[in-house]
Amino acid sequence: MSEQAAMMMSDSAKDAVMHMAAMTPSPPPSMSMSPAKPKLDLTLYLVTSSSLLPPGATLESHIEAAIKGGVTIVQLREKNLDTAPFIALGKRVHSITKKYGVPLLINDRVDVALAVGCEGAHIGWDDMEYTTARNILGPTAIIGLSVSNLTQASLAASTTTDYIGIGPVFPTRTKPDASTPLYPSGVRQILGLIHSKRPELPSVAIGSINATNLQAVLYKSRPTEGLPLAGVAVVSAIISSTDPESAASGLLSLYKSPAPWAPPPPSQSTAFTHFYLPLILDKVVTIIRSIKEHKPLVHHITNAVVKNFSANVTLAIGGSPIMSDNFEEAADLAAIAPQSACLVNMGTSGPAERRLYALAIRENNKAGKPVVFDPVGAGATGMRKETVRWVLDECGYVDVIKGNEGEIRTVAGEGIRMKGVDSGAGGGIDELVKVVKGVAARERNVVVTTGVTDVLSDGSRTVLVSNGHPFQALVTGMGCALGSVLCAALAVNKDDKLMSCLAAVLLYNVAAERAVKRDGARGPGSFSVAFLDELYEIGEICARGEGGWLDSVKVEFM
Ligand SMILES: Cc1ncc(COP(=O)(O)OP(=O)(O)O)c(N)n1
Ligand SMILES: Cc1nc(C(=O)O)sc1CCOP(=O)(O)O
Repeated sequence: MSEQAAMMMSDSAKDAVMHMAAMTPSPPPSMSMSPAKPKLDLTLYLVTSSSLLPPGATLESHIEAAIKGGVTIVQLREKNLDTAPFIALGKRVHSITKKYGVPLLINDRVDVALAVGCEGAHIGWDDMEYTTARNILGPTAIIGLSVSNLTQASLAASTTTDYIGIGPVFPTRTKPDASTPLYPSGVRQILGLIHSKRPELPSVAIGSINATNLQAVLYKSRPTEGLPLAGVAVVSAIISSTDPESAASGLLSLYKSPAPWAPPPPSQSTAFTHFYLPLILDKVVTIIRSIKEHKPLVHHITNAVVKNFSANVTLAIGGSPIMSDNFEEAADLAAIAPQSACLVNMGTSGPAERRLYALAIRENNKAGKPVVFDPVGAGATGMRKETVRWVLDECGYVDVIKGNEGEIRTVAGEGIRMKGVDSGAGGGIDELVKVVKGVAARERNVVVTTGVTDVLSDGSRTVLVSNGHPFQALVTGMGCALGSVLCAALAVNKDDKLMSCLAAVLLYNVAAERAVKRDGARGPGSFSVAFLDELYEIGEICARGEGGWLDSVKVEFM
C-alpha cells in the first residue's frame, strides 16, 4: 500500500488492507475481469439500495426498467447483504445489465465483484486501498473512487482510477454517514483540482440529485477550465420511484437539455466580447426601448419598506410590477407573461419568506425566467448569512446577485461557503473587482456591486460605472429598486445578461444625475420625485431611438 493511500484510511481499514495486500500477489492475467476495458459512459449512473424500493418492486425489474429509461452504468450498493446472497444477486443483475451492454460495478466489495465477474467496483475511503483493488481486479476492470474534499480529490487523482464520484452534493438521507455537503460550488472546486492533476479523468456527482436540481448542479459546477461533470449518480431519484423507466428518461432528458437560464452559445449570442463603446451604448438604448415596448412583468418578493417605491420605479421605466408574497401564485407568475423576471430581496425575511424564495426561484428557473437576488444586509446576522448560503446553494439558480460592497463581500466570504474568494476589505477598486469577478465565476452568473463606482462582472468581463449622485443614498428603497430595473432589463434581453445589467445601471444612475439638475430638485425628497420623472423621460428618449442622454456615461471595461 502506498504511504499516501495509507494516510487517508482508518486504522482498521489499513490493517485489513495490509492483510489483503500481503495475501494478494500481483494477479495473473487470467484474473482480469474482461479482456478489454469496457466503454465507460457515466451520464446517468444508477446506484442501488434495495431498502428504498417501493413496496412490491424487485431490484432486478427496477434496474432493467431504469436501463430502458437510459441509465448508462449501474452500481450494486447493498449494505446489508452477506457475501453469498450478494454474489447471487450480483450474478442475477449482471445477466440483465449484460443484455443491454451496461457495465455493472459492485460497491465496496472487490471480492464480490470478482466472484460475479462484472465490470468493476466502486470503492471509498473505508474500503480496500485502490492499488490492492486494481491488483486484484486487473487492468481492464472499471474502478471508481469516492471523494468528499480537496485532499481526497488530490490523492484520488494521483491514482489510475477510471473515474471519481464526488459527493455529497446536497444533504442526503440515503447515506447517513456522508460527509459535509459540497453543493455545486464545492463540486466545481474539486473538478478544478482534478483537472490540474489528471485533465482527462471523468467525474460524477452524487447526493440528493433529482429532477428538480440536476440542471443547476450541472450548470453551477462547471469549472472555467477543464472537464465538466461526466454524469450524475442517483439512488433514490430512480430506486424510490414507482416508474423507474420514466424517472430515468426524465433525468436523462434534463441532462441533455441546456439549462433554461443558460445564455445561447456565443456564436448566436449578441454578447459583447470586444468593448466597443458605441455599439454597447446602442444596445443599451435598444434594451431600454424594449422594456417600454414589451412591458415585462416584474414579480417582486421584496421587503415592506421599499414596495411602493419599487413599484413606481418599475412603472416609470415601462414595466409591470406585481408585489406578491403569495405561495399560491408564484408558479403562475413565473409562467404567465412571455417576458418576466423575479426579484428576491431578502430585506425582511423569516422562515416563511425563505420557503417562498425557494419556490419562486424554482418556478422561474423552470420557466426560463431570470431571477435577481438582493442579499440585503447579508453580513448583519447569522440568519441572513445562512439565508444567502441557502439561496445560492440549495434553491436553484439566480441569474444576478445585486448588492452593495459589504453584501457582496459577505456573499464571497468564508462564512458562507466551504471556501470562498478572498474577501479582505479595503484593497481598493482592483481588489474589489477581484472579489466581484470571483463570485460571478463561482456562481456562473452576473454580480452587480453598487457604490460610488459600480462593479459589474460575469466572471470574465467586468465593467465599472461611475455615474450616479450622493442623493441616491438618502432615499429609502433607492438601492432596492435597482433590482426592479435589473429584472425588467433581463426580462427583455436574456442573451447577454451582463449587457442587460449595464443598461439598467446606466439608466438608473444617469437618471439620478439628470434629476438633480431638474428645477426644484433641492434635496432627497424632491430628488426622488424628479428621479422617477427622469427614468420615464429617458425611456421616452430611447423609444425615439436617441442615445444623446448617454453622452455623460463614465464606464470602464476590463
Ligand atoms: C458514484 C459513487 N460515488 C460515491 C459513492 C460513495 O461510495 P463510498 O464512499 O464507498 O460510500 P458508500 O457508497 O459505500 O456508502 C458511491 N457509492 N458511488
Ligand atoms: C451512495 C452515496 N454516496 C455519497 C457520497 O457522498 O459519496 S451520497 C450517496 C447517496 C446518494 O443517494 P441519493 O441519490 O438518494 O441522495
